[in-house]
Amino acid sequence: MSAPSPLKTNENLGPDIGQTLWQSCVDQLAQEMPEQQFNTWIKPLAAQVSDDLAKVTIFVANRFKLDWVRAQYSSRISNLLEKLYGQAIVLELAITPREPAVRQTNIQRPTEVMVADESPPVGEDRAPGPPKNRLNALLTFDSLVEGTANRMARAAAMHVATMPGHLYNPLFIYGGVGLGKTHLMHAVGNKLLADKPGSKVLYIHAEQFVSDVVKAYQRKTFDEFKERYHSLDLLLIDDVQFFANKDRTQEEFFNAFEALLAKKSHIVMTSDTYPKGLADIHERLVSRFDSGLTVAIEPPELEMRVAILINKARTEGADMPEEVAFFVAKNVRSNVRELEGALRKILAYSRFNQKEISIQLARDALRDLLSIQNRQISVENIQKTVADYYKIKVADMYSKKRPASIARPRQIAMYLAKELTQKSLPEIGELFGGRDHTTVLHAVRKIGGERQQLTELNQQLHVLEQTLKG
Ligand SMILES: Nc1ncnc2c1ncn2[C@@H]1O[C@H](COP(=O)(O)OP(=O)(O)OP(=O)(O)O)[C@@H](O)[C@H]1O
Repeated sequence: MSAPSPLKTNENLGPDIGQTLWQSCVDQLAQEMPEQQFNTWIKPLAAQVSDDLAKVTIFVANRFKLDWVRAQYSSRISNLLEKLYGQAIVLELAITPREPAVRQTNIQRPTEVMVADESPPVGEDRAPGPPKNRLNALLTFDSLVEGTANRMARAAAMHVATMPGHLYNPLFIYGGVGLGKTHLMHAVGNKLLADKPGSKVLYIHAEQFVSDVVKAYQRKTFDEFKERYHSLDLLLIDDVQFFANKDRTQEEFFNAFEALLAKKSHIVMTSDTYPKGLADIHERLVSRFDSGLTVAIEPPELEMRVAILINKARTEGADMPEEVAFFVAKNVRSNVRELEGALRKILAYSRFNQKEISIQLARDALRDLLSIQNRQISVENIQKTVADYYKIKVADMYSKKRPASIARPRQIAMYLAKELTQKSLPEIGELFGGRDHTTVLHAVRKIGGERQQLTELNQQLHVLEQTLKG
């Protein structure tokens, strides 16, 4: 058996080739996955690679995480590693040993050692002191730029932070990735704590809530679980779409929800879609989600993007001229996270080359990004490509005609618009002749479902996607 190279975390990359390739795999996943998912599940992983690169063992903190990583990510990781290593590999998952493996050599590690998970559930610290509220102190109302895209959501959130337990309970905030939903939630928590320091506040990602339910179930500690959640003044729960298909979690969340509302505690939730658009969540929960105030955060408009860039640059101690901010904002349109990424590149480029920030410098720093941006897919392009492919008129995309020969390509185009652009369901409906967002949602679900079953449809969609991506 070949000797394993030492165990390292992702943040501590060693010089050996196995670890370098593992790091490439992690970097690739960082590009492909939503940041929060990546940070929760992939970033903490450590890997051990045999010298012949034939076997990779990934270490995961506990049993629950191991099951989750195996179910959700192992085949993706193993495919990626095979591509990178250029050969078949055996991927194993194991629970991180208690003794730091870095100090061991030639460890003969039994895979998936059954070690009871001893990580404390949320809010339950090992060290004495106040329980963690998991708030990021930097995400405040002050650091959140206001614009048309988030005005309603911000006003509602401010109201909740000022007078929790009154209006807008629950507050349900939805929108696409990287638009500031999480930021707004933290802002509510931070403001409440600043105004009333004794308040019991908890920010939690929905996946962590799922994990807490599983722990309570395994350890038979539901009383503690209830005590912890039901006693909060403010519960901030992020990405509730992750509750899909998790019946026990949904039941526990329903109980927590009822208990908190009964004692006038406030609940703020975020999701990637509005309550009725959530898939595989019990109806009674969906109707409760919608029973307070539901607000959308839209992609930021140009002026807001400019203001965000200038503000963020200032926070980093740099001065970004307005004309440069306009140039970047015009070219990076999808979400604030991408805007932040672009800014980081520009600042690094400027420091590295010791040059002032100018349009030319921004153009150079963002060369790759701008060339991708130029190939961005628009709904109009999708409509035209799909109409050509199925030999119907582009005008039929907006018409009210219902024969299947027209309605089906139209549904396919709606599906692709949702998959390949950042547009919301209502925006897509509008671009398809002012149709209701429920019509778009129906098309998205129908085509998405049929794609899994019908090889021919899947093939056609594949061709269309390739054509559109260029
Ligand atoms: N209006 C804004 N002003 C300043 N910064 C913003 C604004 N909107 C978003 N951001 C910043 O953009 C980044 C992404 O925002 P955030 O994580 O809140 O997005 P999100 O909507 O929760 O996305 P996801 O669904 O992917 O988690 C964060 O660093 C956040 O601080």
